[in-house]
Amino acid sequence: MTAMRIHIAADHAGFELKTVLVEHLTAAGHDVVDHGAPGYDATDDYPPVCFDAGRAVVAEPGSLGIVLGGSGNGEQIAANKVPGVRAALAWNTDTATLARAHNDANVIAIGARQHSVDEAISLVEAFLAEPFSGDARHQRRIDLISAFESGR
Ligand SMILES: O=C(CO)[C@H](O)[C@H](O)COP(=O)(O)O
Repeated sequence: MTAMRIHIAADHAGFELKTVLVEHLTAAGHDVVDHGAPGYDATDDYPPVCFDAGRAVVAEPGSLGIVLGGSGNGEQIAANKVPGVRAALAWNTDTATLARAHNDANVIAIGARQHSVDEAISLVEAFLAEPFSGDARHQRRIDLISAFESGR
């Protein structure tokens, strides 16, 4: 396992899972930065913490991000508003792996209310373990997305 820099964020719905993942990933030797929420607050909002984690990933090329919520949908949407973020909602190990292999996703979104803790850990591990394939057709598509993002 290659130790990685990982930026993680969650709202109240993902808070418990975030706590477990921070502990699990740190124990596995990863360098984990927790962007909040700092504590459980049933009324908190996911966008700011997802923006923070996404910005941190873009600022540190090679790092990866994890955003957690109830469904993961809003967290993915919010993270994807940060230029340079490619956030993928993973809902099984195939979608987690393909997010890296085909999309070079740098952020994984997971719905904590959709999975057991063990399933969520498997999604994260599959995501972290998979490299981008580098295949020309995938790179071409990623480049088209980047060009659109930069208004080119
Ligand atoms: O998954 C999410 C966004 O996509 C949120 O975690 C979810 O909407 C929070 O719901 P509630 O405020 O009812 O606990």
